Amino acid sequence: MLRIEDLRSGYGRIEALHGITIEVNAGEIVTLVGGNGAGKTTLLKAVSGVQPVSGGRITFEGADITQATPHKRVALGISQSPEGRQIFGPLSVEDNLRLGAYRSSQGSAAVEADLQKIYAMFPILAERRKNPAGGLSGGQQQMLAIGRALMSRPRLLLLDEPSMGLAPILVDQILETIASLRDQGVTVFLVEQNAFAALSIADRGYVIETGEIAKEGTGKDLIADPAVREAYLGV
Ligand SMILES: Nc1ncnc2c1ncn2[C@@H]1O[C@H](COP(=O)(O)OP(=O)(O)OP(=O)(O)O)[C@@H](O)[C@H]1O
Repeated sequence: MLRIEDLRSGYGRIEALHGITIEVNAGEIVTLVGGNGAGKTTLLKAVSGVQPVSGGRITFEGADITQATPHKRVALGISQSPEGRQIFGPLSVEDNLRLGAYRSSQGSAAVEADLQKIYAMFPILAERRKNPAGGLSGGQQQMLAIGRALMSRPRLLLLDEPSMGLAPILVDQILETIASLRDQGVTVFLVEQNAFAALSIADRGYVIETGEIAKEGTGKDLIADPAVREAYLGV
């Protein structure tokens, strides 16, 4: 579904990704783990089109999207829930969700139906739908960020650190939600510092170290790998 080949990207003259090659197949959860500053966010942003690339290629369902605008990628079926959630605090919960469908070519009845699906998935968002999103707890804001991304009906969902800053019980809930999205047919490319939990729900995973892919394998294999365990799983 998504193929990233020899991708290079950076900031000014500093290269952050030194030739990344990754594949995400339809129906998979693929997890990318790595330390601080390894290049995870840069890679996800390159896939959603908000980070320029200096070399290599990104294809989505066979189409070359390396130079496509972010809104074109959304229209093709890619959506990102960004690091730090980036919700619009003064806007209501519902308006944040509606913004996810801002580029949608669906009619308003379809947007309403999608809203109801998100509310069924995250009932607390329905309860708070008229409230300013900035008043939600961290976990609720994360649900909102995922819900907003789902409002564009993505076939590929990019999630950057969805468990960041959440209590362990909420981390489990968010990861369960991600697994259920996969079961509903959404393909997921997941970036996480919370490596054990994220690899546990992954079909496959990659380890990124200073802008290069150091390892790849099934989620199970990576969890069992002694070097991965020592560096990322704290065991
Ligand atoms: N806006 C920026 N300007 C300059 N350098 C940047 C910028 N954003 C990231 N970098 C650098 O690019 C490299 C990769 O950063 P990136 O944020 O992609 O890593 P990451 O793996 O997502 O890290 P973290 O887990 O801390 O979010 C790092 O060396 C970082 O310092």
